[in-house]
Formats: sequence, structure tokens, C-alpha cells
Amino acid sequence: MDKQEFADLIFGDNPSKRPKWFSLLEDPIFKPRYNIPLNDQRQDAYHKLKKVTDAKIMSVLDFGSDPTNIFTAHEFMGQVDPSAGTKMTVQFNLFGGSVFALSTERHRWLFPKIDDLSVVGCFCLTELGYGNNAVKMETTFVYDEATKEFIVNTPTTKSQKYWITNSVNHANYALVFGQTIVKGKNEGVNAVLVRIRDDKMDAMPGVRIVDMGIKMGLNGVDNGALFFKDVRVPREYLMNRYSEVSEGGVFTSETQNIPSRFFKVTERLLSGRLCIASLCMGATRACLYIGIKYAMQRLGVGASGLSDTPIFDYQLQQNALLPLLARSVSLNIAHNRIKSIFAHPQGKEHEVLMMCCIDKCLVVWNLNAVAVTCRERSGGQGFLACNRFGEYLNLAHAGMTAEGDNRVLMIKVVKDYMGNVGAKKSGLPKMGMCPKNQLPKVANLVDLNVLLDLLKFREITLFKSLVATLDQRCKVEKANQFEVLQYEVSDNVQSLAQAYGERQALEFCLDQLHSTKNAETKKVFATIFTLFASDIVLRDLGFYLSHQVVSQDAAKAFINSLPTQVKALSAHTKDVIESLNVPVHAIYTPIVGDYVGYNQKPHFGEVVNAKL
Ligand SMILES: Cc1cc2nc3c(=O)[nH]c(=O)nc-3n(C[C@H](O)[C@H](O)[C@H](O)COP(=O)(O)OP(=O)(O)OC[C@H]3O[C@@H](n4cnc5c(N)ncnc54)[C@H](O)[C@@H]3O)c2cc1C
Repeated sequence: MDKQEFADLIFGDNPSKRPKWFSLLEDPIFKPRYNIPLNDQRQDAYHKLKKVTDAKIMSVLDFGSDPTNIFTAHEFMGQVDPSAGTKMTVQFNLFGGSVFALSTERHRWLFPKIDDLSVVGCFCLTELGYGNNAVKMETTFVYDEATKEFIVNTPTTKSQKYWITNSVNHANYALVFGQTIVKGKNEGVNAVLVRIRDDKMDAMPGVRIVDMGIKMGLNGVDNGALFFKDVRVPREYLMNRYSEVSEGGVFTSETQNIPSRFFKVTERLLSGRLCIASLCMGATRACLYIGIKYAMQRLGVGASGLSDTPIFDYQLQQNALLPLLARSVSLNIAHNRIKSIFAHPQGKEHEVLMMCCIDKCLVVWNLNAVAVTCRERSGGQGFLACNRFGEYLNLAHAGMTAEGDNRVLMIKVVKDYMGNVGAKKSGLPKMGMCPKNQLPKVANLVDLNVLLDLLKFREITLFKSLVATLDQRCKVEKANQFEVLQYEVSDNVQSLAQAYGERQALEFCLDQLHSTKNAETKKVFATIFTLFASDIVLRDLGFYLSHQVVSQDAAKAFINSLPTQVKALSAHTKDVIESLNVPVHAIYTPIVGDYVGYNQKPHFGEVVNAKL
């Protein structure tokens, strides 16, 4: 295959940006350290972030001109340091991106300071008592007409701002979300900028910052809980792109519906989901590179009984790793497409939310599967911190929870899906073959058009069954829709969101296949996309058989085809993993290099002074 073409398509941004990142990551600061105190881990993550900002390789203003540049930065940082990447996503997207989106002229002074880290921001949305239901938060900003200030309070234990990234060590400003009370009326959730530390980095009066301490991973991220007691903020610090309070205390807003103001000011969570997906996509590529490279050089028992056979040659290894490689490459192609739709949404505005949400869910869960599998398939070496799988696994878990819990986002996807179809903004996918008369007669399912039709069939069936249940329960039996959705049809909702995301991903892959120029690259992509789709159909084969859309004979032949498909991909695996744009020089895992040489002397699990 044409490795360069493949690498460019996986990169998904302007390839001319790649060398800048590769050379930046040569800096020794990106060498990971493992056995260091908590505070040093946090400083280490900050210094890596500072190195990136000093290189002026990205700007918060990219959200206006080239958002993909920000996503690319996340993909690289996800590979080399998930903690620094998490600090970066809060600085540039949650804090910086929100300021960018919600500010007006009077806040412009912040942009260069965000870019050079002279303002380090944190994003105070979550409260101890209000995570996925943050709209009901208890933090308040009461407008004081006499002083023309907002008075910020977290009045209860449950209203402490919780999990706040960057807050314990580095942030001097916070974007705080709270119920806005003007002339005694609650005008809904808005955001104000609050200075939380002075020039000496001491907490400002009324601000209390509590260290959340050790977590299961990503300990370079300084998460804290913040309390505000009568903290006074100038009126001008209200983010007033959509809502404003005049000096005299008159509240005006573009958004008349008060609960909707929350969604307007938290819109940045949308690009945040692409940032998290980008961090995880980068980590997925690095993880696969490490796990497969090691499998290719680690020798295990061969036919003669000697340790002379790469463990990668075992069918067990290939059957575990290669369907995940196929799924990862396919989700990567889909992720690239969604990033570009986010940057240029014209005509697809109504689908952007669904796409960003499902992209995050699928990519993050896939990283979890990849990290777990690579860890196990690398044996004991996979358990050493310096071989990195643990940190990637932790990134996946932070990703599942942060910026909207994955399962909650799946519900959001389905609500939007039903809304879009109901409003005729979009329709259900159209199948090529009839599911009653044609598909059951297909003997060979290993065909991209057949597989796509099967994915569409499942999505359509799940959609129709959900709508039928909702109609029966809510329209006929007058049940409460919230209760039916939350207590009766969860499995249908979750399966439908997944079916939508996977069908869409496969369609994006097929678009890519059609536009790929080099015939060999095209062949490799076809092998990968077919395995991706086959793996999904295999997982759901019970569904297809019970709906009689696939015959028993076709199902048997299909099951038997999977190992053959894996074998076909194994022939290209080395080329594929070497085209994943992994900055190998910045990964520093002993098992992708000379792991025997590394173990010639003790390193106590560190790589800093080791020659790799
Ligand atoms: C590493 C990390 C960094 C973070 N950084 C920040 C930050 O900088 N700023 C910030 O504001 N927040 C931050 N967060 C917080 C994060 O956004 C919240 O943890 C997240 O929104 C979930 O809230 P919660 O933890 O209260 O979970 P809950 O809302 O309590 O959810 C708990 C469980 O209940 C389930 N659940 C909840 N609601 C529903 C529902 N409607 N239907 C079905 N199931 C449901 C969820 O699936 C989940 O499994 C961070 C979190 C992590 C892990």
C-alpha cells in the first residue's frame, strides 16, 4: 500500500502540520517520569503544556479559523501524555473555547493570555450534587446594583464546584457557571469570569480551593473542589455574548426560554466532546502501535518447542488485536469526517450534536477495549507503567465520564435523532436490498454493500420499535414520556444510538474508500472496513437471525469467514501500524524498542536515563 497516502488519510488534517509536531515532541521534556511525587507529576504535565504553548503551534482563536488544528493538538497530546492533554483541553477548549464563544469585545484581552498561559483557566460547571443534571446547579450570582458587581456563592456542600481541572496548582482564573439572580428573579445559568488567585498564586478572598488528591490515574491533572463565599465580580466579567445585565440591573437575553440559556452557555461541551475523542483517538493509535510492535518482536514457543516464534503469529493474538485495529482505523476515518463537518457544518447543522456525541462515545469505548486487550496480549510487560497501557486506559475512563457521561450522551443522540426525523430534517437510512425478499437469500455476507445494508436494517428496526413503544405507552396509554424513556426502553435507546453511530461510521469509511487513489491502499482499506463491519454483524448475529434477515447457512459461512478476514489483514498490519502517525520517538516504551537491552541494567521502571 502507499504508506504515505494512508498516513495522510489517518492524519485527517493538513499533513504539512505533522513535521512541526514531530519535531516539537523531540524535546526531552516529553520523556515520561513515573516514580515521582504527586506534585511533581502535576508540574511535569504543566511544563509539557507550556512547551506546546511556547511553540505557538495552536491558538484559542483557531476555533474561529481552523478548529481541526486544535483537534490535531489533542491527538498528539493523547499519545504522549494524557495528563498534559487533559490540562490542555480545559485550557484551550473548556475555558478558552468558552471564553471565545461567549465573550464580547470587553473580554478580548484574555485571548493572547490564554495562548501563552499567563492566564491559566479552569471551567467550573460540575457540582458535587449536580453532574449530568448540571442545569439544576445551586451556585448563584446575585447582581448588586449598588456596586455593579455579581456576588458569587456556592451555598451548600452539594454546590461546591467539583472535579475542577487545573484548579489546585495552576489556574488563576475560573469560568464559573451559576444561577443568575437579577432583581430577585432567577434568569437561569450563565457564566462569569472569576479571578481565583492573585499574582502570588494565593487564593483570592472568599475563594477556597481543595485538592482532590490521588485518583485512579491521570494524576498529572490537578483536580480540585472550589467554594465561593460572597466573591465579588465586576459586571463586565459576565460572558455577555447572549445575555447581558445592564448597570441598572436590567437582564436581557437572546434566549427567551430560561432553561435553554444553560445549553447556550455550555455549548463548548460539544467541541469538548471532539477534543476528548481526539485525545482518545491519538491514544488508541499509540496503544495499538505499542501492543502490535511488541507482539511482532516478542518470541514465544514455536513448533520445535524453542522460543523462536513472534507471538503476533499466533491466531489468538491476531484474532484479539486485528478486529480492534480495523475498528480503530474505521472510527478514525469517521472521526476525521466529523471534525471537518464540525468545522464546516453548512447543511448539516441539525446533525452536528448527534455526530459529536456519538463520536466521543464510540472512540472512547474503543480506546478502553484497545488498552485492555493490548495490556493483556502483552503479558507482564503490559502491566509495567513505562509501557503505557495503564495511562491510556485511565484516559479512556476519564473520557467516558467527562463532558457528558457516555451513556447519557447516547440518550441525547436518540432524542435528537427522533426530533430530526419527526421534524423531517433527516430521514432513516435507505437500504439497497429488500430485508424480506433479498437479504435472506444472500449466501455471502462478506461484502461491504451487504454489510452496510445489515447495519441499516438494525438501525431502522431499533428506531421503529422505539417509536412504536413510545406511541403505545405515551399516546395511547398516556404514560409519562420521561418515565418510559428512563425506566422502560433503555436498552432500545442505547442500542439505537450505537447502531446509528456504527452505520454512519461505515458510510464515512465507504466514502473514503471511493476517493482513495492508490489501488493497493484501497485494497487495504477495503479489508479493514470489511472486518470492522463484519465484527459488528458478528456481535449482533442473534438479532439478524431472530429477524430472519440472514439465513442460517449464510450465518454459518459468515462466522467461518472471520478468521480468514483477520489473516488477510495480518499481511498488512506492519504497514498499517507504521502509518498511524505515532511519534515513535516520543513514546519511550521499552517494549517497542530494544526491551532486552533496556533490561541489561536496573531502571526501576523509569525511562529517563535509559537508552531506548
Ligand atoms: C478527569 C476528570 C476531569 C474533569 N474535569 C472537569 C472540569 O474541569 N470541570 C467540570 O465542570 N467538570 C469536570 N469533570 C466532571 C465531569 O464532567 C463529571 O464527572 C460528569 O459530568 C459526570 O458527573 P457526575 O460525576 O456527577 O456523575 P453523575 O451525574 O452522578 O452520574 C453517575 C452515573 O449515573 C448515570 N446517569 C446520570 N444521569 C443519568 C441519566 N439521565 N440516565 C441514565 N444514567 C444516568 C451516569 O451514566 C453515570 O454512570 C471532570 C471529571 C473527570 C473524571
